[in-house]
Amino acid sequence: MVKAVVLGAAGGIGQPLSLLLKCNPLVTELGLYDIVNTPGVAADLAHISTPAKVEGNLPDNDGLSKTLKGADVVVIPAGVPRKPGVSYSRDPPVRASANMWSTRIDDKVIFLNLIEMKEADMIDECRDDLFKINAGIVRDLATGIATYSPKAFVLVISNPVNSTVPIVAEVLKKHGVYDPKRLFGVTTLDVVRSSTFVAEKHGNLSLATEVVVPVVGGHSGVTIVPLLSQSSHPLPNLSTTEYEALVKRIQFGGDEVVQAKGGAGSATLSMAYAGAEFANKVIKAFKGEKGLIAPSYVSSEADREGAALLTKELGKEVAYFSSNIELGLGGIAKINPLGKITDAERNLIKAAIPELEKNISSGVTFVVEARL
Ligand SMILES: NC(=O)C1=CN([C@@H]2O[C@H](COP(=O)(O)OP(=O)(O)OC[C@H]3O[C@@H](n4cnc5c(N)ncnc54)[C@H](O)[C@@H]3O)[C@@H](O)[C@H]2O)C=CC1
Ligand SMILES: O=C([O-])CC(=O)C(=O)O
Repeated sequence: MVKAVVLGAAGGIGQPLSLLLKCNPLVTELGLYDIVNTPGVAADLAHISTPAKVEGNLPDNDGLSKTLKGADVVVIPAGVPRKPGVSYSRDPPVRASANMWSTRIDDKVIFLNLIEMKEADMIDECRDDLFKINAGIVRDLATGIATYSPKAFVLVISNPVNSTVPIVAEVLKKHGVYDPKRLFGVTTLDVVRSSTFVAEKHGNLSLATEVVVPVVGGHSGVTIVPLLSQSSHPLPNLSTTEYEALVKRIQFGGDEVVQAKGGAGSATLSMAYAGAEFANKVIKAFKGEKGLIAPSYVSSEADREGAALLTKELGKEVAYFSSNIELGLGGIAKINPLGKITDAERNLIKAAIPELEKNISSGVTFVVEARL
């Protein structure tokens, strides 16, 4: 019996992710929570002829506690995605439109207004601009998890992942229920993109399901470090320019989607695929399957011994870092070291670390200053 929960289940990621979890034969119960539309999404999914029993709740009538009760895995794609120039105000809108979102922070409904901006502004927007809104959403949902499902495995998708994972950790710590082995930042989309782009470079997209490239660091821009030298399908004939272009495409793959969607949001379908793949691995591991390894952004506290080796490689301790994680019955069984990397990769990691440290500190400070 496995109960999977999606918080933010009515959103662009939430709906296809819920669909994929409903289709996962290991999932027997699916709890969906959002501030809008969850009963409809749940009713729709419930007609699919797979074993999972589906329930959808809204914030009223203790919806969050009902959804989280008995959860084994909680996936969080709740939050605002990158769009051209998002601003937010506490004034109710005169008229709701396609360009209007609402959210709930500190139990108040907040309306997010999309203001028109030039494409250049849109591309300049980085995930950290989502910080203030998403930090509040994730903090409140983490408080719910701490209260109603403190033993669940928590998979954080909401951006900026580099900061939202420390936020969840700090909230769980404040409630005395933090187990670093159970908290994961989902960086699988970077891995999925790497497999696809490397297969494309080989001129054979059917290789995409086989290509494995570890992606380490974090999940935004330069903190995303693909270790192409460790690819299962190496590309030895790439020129330096081609190599740099490929790294950049993986690091900024999110921009490609934001730009192509032209204001309608960021990656949702590929993210749902990636989130479902990672959730499936976590579920399989706690059901007893061995040998499951995947990159994920986790705390160094999850495996002190593994993290010590990683620290040696990085040249300093970084509190949260994505590297190949061995999954087990209790979540994170082992943090694997990076292994042999090239000088170019070492330089990418050097550039990633200061940015990561800044992002981690923003997350921790957000909770500590709030004095929950
Ligand atoms: N980790 C990753 O690789 C990726 C992360 N993302 C991030 O995922 C998040 C969601 O993206 P989309 O699904 O495209 O956004 P969306 O706007 O389509 O959906 C977000 C959902 O969250 C819900 N929500 C807002 N406040 C909530 C609250 N307090 N409790 C529960 N639900 C709440 C909204 O009602 C909405 O249904 C964004 O932060 C985005 O940046 C997106 C792509 C990749
Ligand atoms: O770029 C964004 O804002 C969404 C995201 O995290 C990604 O696509 O990797």
